[in-house]
Amino acid sequence: MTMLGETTHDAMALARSVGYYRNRRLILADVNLTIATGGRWVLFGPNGVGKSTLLEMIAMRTYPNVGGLRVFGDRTVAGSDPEHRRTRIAIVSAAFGHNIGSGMNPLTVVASGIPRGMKDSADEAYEKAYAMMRRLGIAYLTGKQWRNLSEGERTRVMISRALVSPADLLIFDEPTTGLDLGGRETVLRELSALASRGDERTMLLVTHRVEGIPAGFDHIAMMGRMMEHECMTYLDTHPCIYATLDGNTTPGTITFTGPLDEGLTDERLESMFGVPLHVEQTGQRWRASHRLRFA
Ligand SMILES: Nc1ncnc2c1ncn2[C@@H]1O[C@H](COP(=O)(O)OP(=O)(O)OP(=O)(O)O)[C@@H](O)[C@H]1O
Repeated sequence: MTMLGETTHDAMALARSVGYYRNRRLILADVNLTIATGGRWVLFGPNGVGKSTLLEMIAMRTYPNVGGLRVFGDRTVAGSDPEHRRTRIAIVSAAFGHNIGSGMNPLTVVASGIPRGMKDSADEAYEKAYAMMRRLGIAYLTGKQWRNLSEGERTRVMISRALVSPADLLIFDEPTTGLDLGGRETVLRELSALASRGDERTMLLVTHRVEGIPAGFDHIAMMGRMMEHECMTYLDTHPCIYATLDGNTTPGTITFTGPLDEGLTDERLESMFGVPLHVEQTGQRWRASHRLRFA
């Protein structure tokens, strides 16, 4: 099967010239991205550039206004994506956590990651859920109420839920935000172990900090702001969008895709964040700091 000249049979997600506006604001423009099935990808970029919006599209919670997006080989279509396609995607995000009932037992939250049709018995689902919680060091949360959990505990419950699920695509949206040092390292170690073992599931992690990239994630899609003249050219070819807007000619777009170590350079980070930065890899982890300039 081909779409706009690309083979799609091995692409988990394929975006071509995707544009998206909301409330008369252009948020994304000319987004092109191919994520191969089984890949370990980082979606990286500064605050507000549109990372979560793009994730929501890949997860079929929102849809492009222009361009095309295929997920699992099929074009996403507003209002008609069957639920079974969405259940092939597990999301770990603060927004997802807000949908969880405040009185829920974390063990039930984790067990709910196993779809009804796949449960041999409720007991078995709870056993699997408990085993995963033990692995992530949160078995002690069993029997508590969701409302009483800290941010870090909630994140680890959601990761456990994603890991017990049979989803083909695991999406981690800023999974270490709000975690203390111990919590962050536990989550990164778990994600790294997951990424490094021969799991065929596709993993996509969103972050705006290089320190939040777990070992084992080896490809990066970098997002930045489109230059005004590029945006005008894009709008010229999409007059239908132009008519709906009242400003913002610097929407987010994909600026680089490829291997992590090719993407993370001082120059790219500097142009992305607007300050002189030095990025380095120590062992399998990344670190960035301000590059001091002396006269
Ligand atoms: N309902 C809305 N109406 C208009 N603009 C919106 C709306 N929701 C989000 N936006 C804007 O869309 C842009 C992209 O937001 P998004 O949350 O996708 O960015 P992000 O890269 O994930 O940011 P962060 O790293 O801070 O989480 C932001 O400028 C945001 O203000």
